[in-house]
Amino acid sequence: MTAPVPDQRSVRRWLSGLTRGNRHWIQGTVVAGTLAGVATIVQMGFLAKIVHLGVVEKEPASGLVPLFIGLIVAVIFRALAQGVQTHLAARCSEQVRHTARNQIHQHWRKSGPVILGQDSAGSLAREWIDHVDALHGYFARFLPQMVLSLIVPLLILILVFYLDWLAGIFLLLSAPLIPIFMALVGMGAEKLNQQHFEIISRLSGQFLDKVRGLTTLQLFGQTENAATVIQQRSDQYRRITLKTLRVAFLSSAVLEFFASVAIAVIAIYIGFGLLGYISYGPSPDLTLFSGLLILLLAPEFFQPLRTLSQHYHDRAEALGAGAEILARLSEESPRRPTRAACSQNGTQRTTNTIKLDAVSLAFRPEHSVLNKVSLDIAKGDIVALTGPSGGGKSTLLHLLAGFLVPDSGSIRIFGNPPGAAPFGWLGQGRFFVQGTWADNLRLTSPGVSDAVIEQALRIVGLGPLLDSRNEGIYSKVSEGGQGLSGGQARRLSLARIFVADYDLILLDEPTAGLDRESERIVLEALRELTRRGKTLIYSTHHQSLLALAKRHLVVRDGEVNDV
Ligand SMILES: Nc1ncnc2c1ncn2[C@@H]1O[C@H](COP(=O)(O)OP(=O)(O)OP(=O)(O)O)[C@@H](O)[C@H]1O
Repeated sequence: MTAPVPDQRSVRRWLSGLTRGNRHWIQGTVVAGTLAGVATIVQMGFLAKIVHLGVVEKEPASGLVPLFIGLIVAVIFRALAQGVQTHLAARCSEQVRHTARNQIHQHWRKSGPVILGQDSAGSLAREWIDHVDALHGYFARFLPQMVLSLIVPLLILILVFYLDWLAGIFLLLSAPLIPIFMALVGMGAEKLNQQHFEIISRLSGQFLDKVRGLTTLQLFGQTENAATVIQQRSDQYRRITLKTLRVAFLSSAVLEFFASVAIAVIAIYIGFGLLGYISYGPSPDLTLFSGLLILLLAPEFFQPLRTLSQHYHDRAEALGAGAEILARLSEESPRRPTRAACSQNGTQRTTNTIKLDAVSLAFRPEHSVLNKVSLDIAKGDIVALTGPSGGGKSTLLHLLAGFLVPDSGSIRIFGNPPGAAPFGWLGQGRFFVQGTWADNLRLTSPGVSDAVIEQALRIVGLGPLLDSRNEGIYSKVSEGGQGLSGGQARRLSLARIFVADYDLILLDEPTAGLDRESERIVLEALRELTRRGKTLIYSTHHQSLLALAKRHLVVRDGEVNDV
């Protein structure tokens, strides 16, 4: 991750933004939670009344029936309200995570594959899945609970004051201590959680990279070293996890201690009050009903605060994950035009030229890869980019694709900004998803028929292989292209271009690393594209591909010149 980790205030602002967008879900959760709280109070009221009437007033069982019915109704109502509360909280969290994933998705789209390629796949996957999921507890539990831990205790406090103001004062005095201690402990938890997310991101990235490079590591005898590094990182992760847990347990212990002391004090007061040992204030008026109700309500008074403390780590977790997500979202990314934006603005125009006007790009200030390059490429042209390794061929292709934006100058692809209209792309790396050949071709052209897929596979010379496989176009291919030779994998990627049928096709070293036979087949496939009138721009060092091109451009020392 290249952007610095944002400060806590920015993270809180970002979380508030997400809250604002889903306020109605949170409000619904709070209303349901308040109703559950009221049902609890009513339930305790019925219980105290039943005991009072049964024990003190010696009321016959038949006289208690309406109270028992009331008690059962209150219990059922409470359960229903809690069910609704859980449901609304889950919906809220779902919406928030959907919004956060949308923001990340938009950012990834804007960044493009070149910039995104600087981060490991493991880190990106964690960002998308775990960091966003870490927001769940904050929105589903902590936020509603924060409001509920004010409302419900307040309702109980009012009732206790009405029943016995002295007991009310005991509760009132003990309540504020809890949030104060929790806040103190929570401050430490936030920092720890942030470190926790940083470490797990790094660990995931390194682990995935090491697994991917296992063969290379083995060949160079470096597996031991790699294992040691992973072990060290895992140990670091273990230590930070235990530290986080320690803080979480500490906050719970603090809360439990104060709650228990406060309840014990009230119990002693009520016990002595009922026995007639206290003659001060409202104590002589205590009845079994009021005393028992206060005793039953005392734990319920602390319960919302206890629940809040249990969820306090949700907040710390969300702040930690939020900081990582926000760091990603604040990364500068090239302002690449989206297709939708271009067509909505009505700016989609058509010309017959690809035009570069004084285009410059430097990855490092002291070294321009392209320096004020101006160039016209006509529609239907076949252009080979040559030049020394590191000359800037791939960079030029990335600019034409819109994966990178120039530092200065402008690029127009048939009248539109790069990336505004779809194009065919074959990069140096291959990209497959776990599935069938057809899945991989439908990835870039959803909805194409089996016949079109089969035809494309035959054009790229995969016909004999297709015939030899029982499953045909539904033969399996793994993420790494296992089950196919290097040449076959490259041709399978090339088949996407035939299925998609776009006017502009950009290829980065399409025959690199291929044997003669595969090279011949790819060349033949490209020739077929030229016959169809496509505009082909490709980088190559291979003579046969150079021979296919109508135009040769040498990319060297920041310049692009015709040969
Ligand atoms: N993402 C990047 N960040 C920093 N520097 C980069 C990046 N991509 C390319 N470069 C640098 O830009 C220069 C041009 O690289 P580019 O990949 O375009 O060369 P090329 O002509 O395609 O080379 P080759 O023929 O070896 O593929 C190189 O010096 C390279 O190190």
